[in-house]
Amino acid sequence: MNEKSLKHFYIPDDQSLYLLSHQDAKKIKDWFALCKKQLNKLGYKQVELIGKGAFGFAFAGISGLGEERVFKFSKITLPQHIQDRLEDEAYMQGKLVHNLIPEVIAFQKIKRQSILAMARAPGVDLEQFSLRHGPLPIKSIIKIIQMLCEVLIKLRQFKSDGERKPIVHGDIKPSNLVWDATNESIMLIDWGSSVFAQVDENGQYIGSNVMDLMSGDLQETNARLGDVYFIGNDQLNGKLSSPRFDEQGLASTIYALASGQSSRFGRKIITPSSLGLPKQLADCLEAMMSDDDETRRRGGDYMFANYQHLSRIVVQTDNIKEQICLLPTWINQEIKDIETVVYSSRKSFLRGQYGFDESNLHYLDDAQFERYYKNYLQGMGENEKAFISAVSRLGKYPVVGGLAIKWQDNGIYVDSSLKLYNPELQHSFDRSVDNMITLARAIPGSGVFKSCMFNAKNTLHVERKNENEKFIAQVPLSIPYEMSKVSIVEDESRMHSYFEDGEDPDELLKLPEPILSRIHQLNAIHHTGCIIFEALPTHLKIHNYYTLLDHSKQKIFNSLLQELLQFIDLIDGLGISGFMKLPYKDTRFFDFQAALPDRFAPRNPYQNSTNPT
Ligand SMILES: Nc1ncnc2c1ncn2[C@@H]1O[C@H](COP(=O)(O)OP(=O)(O)OP(=O)(O)O)[C@@H](O)[C@H]1O
Repeated sequence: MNEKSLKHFYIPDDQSLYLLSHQDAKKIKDWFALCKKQLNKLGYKQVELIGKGAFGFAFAGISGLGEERVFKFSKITLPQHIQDRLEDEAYMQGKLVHNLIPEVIAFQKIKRQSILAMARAPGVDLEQFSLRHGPLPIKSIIKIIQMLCEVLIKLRQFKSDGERKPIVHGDIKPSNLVWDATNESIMLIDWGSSVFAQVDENGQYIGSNVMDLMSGDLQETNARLGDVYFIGNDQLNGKLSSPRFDEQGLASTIYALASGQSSRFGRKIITPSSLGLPKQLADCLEAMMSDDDETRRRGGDYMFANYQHLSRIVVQTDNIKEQICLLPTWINQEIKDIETVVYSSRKSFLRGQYGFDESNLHYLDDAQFERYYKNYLQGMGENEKAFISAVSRLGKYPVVGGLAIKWQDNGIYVDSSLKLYNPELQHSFDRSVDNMITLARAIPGSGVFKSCMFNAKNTLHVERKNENEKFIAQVPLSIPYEMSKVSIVEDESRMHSYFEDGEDPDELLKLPEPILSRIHQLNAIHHTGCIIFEALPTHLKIHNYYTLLDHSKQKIFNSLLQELLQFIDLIDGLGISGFMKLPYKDTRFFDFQAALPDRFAPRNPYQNSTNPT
């Protein structure tokens, strides 16, 4: 890993608009306004932004006739050939007429801007739904499987000019399934990775004549990357495109939804067999996500042969267990609109011994790969990726706080402070915290991982023209802080320090002495919080969150916080430097555990009770 990539070590998965430079944020806001204006001009009402992905943004609006529409705009900052993909997407989606696929209304190019208009799928996407509700009940899981299998069969049977031409969606994942909870129905969206399959589910070249077979086209994959958190290894490793790719997407999606996770990586720790699913279904998912090619194929075949019978499984108890969260979580009774961003440090030990997988390189030109690369997942094993993905999921809730995990010989020691600003999300949030701990317990070795969750809306920004200039604030800056409900005088023995684990070897920015000395002085005052300085060539961001616990020290606390801002012009060099202080030490210990034990839904739910019939 070279120095350049280390400097960007902290890049969060999804740059919040609040973390962009003033100019970039303005550009995006102006562009949103322009899109809205254009859509209004075309007669669409109630235009709103509903989603953003790696390639662009999606707006919703209502036509003059009252039909709900979605408009996908490609990001004009992406290279032209990547933007052109929206046209391919419209072409593929337009070929499919099915009640579980939104109908394409039009594809338009206005100057460099491409727009795809389609019917709006009712409901919310399943990633959002999973964040609201946590692991889904078996009944919903079975519904989703059945509908997804139906769509995938339709794709396998697709014909053009009388010839079989199976289509691969290539990016099946929760956020690409819109769930209408009232009618318990899904729609499959985002056809940006779809292609005509090169081989069928049995590995036979598709309907090609001898000339096609001899041409180079069938030596090289036409597959697109899809989301690396969900696609199977064949797609990731550039095998010829096949309907089997979507079986992997199906299995990963179902697994993620049943476990309340945002990726497939944790499947060897939080196994499908541990989720309280009916055994038949759990076995099928285990097989579909197996490392062995033949087992995977058999699992997929079993799924397609049996999905219609799944609804016959009688489920009395559900898979969802109400349980106390493994870590203490604080719930703010009022909903507060905060935009959480997670910054993690000390990830190097998680990267451990795994080398960079060169086989991924043919996707270098892909926006999804960017995302993968920037998340620094490469070089990590599946379990470590699962853990990082679980920490990122915590940042999708309105939460502030911190997390320090130490792996030692006998198990893991966890200090945390997690405050959730929406009581309705508690169940889901608690299950995500549990998953994160379960995944951490399965990682061997010794090391430290730290993570800070802050509200990006409070980040302070200072800009400069170039790296040689000083950072000088153009407007008065101030670091905000909250006061705890009651004043708590500190207990020395439980005090957590900003300097607990020494300097972070992954952080490159050296802060000037006057700032460091203020942080040292703050450390002696009973409070919780974090401060992260992120120095970029033309932009300094100061991420922060603070809660003062010892109210008697308010005056000095406030002046230290504001004083340290006077020295930002002394900041020299680029990189990150962050400090986190938890309210106190309440270390939880968990021993190592390679995987969760098996847990299935009871086979015959009426076995031990009076038969209702
Ligand atoms: N037809 C639709 N009906 C309802 N919601 C939609 C529709 N199309 C897109 N969305 C919403 O917009 C979000 C982004 O759309 P989409 O996934 O197509 O974009 P993308 O840029 O390809 O995203 P990604 O990088 O996540 O694959 C979706 O997750 C969904 O919430």
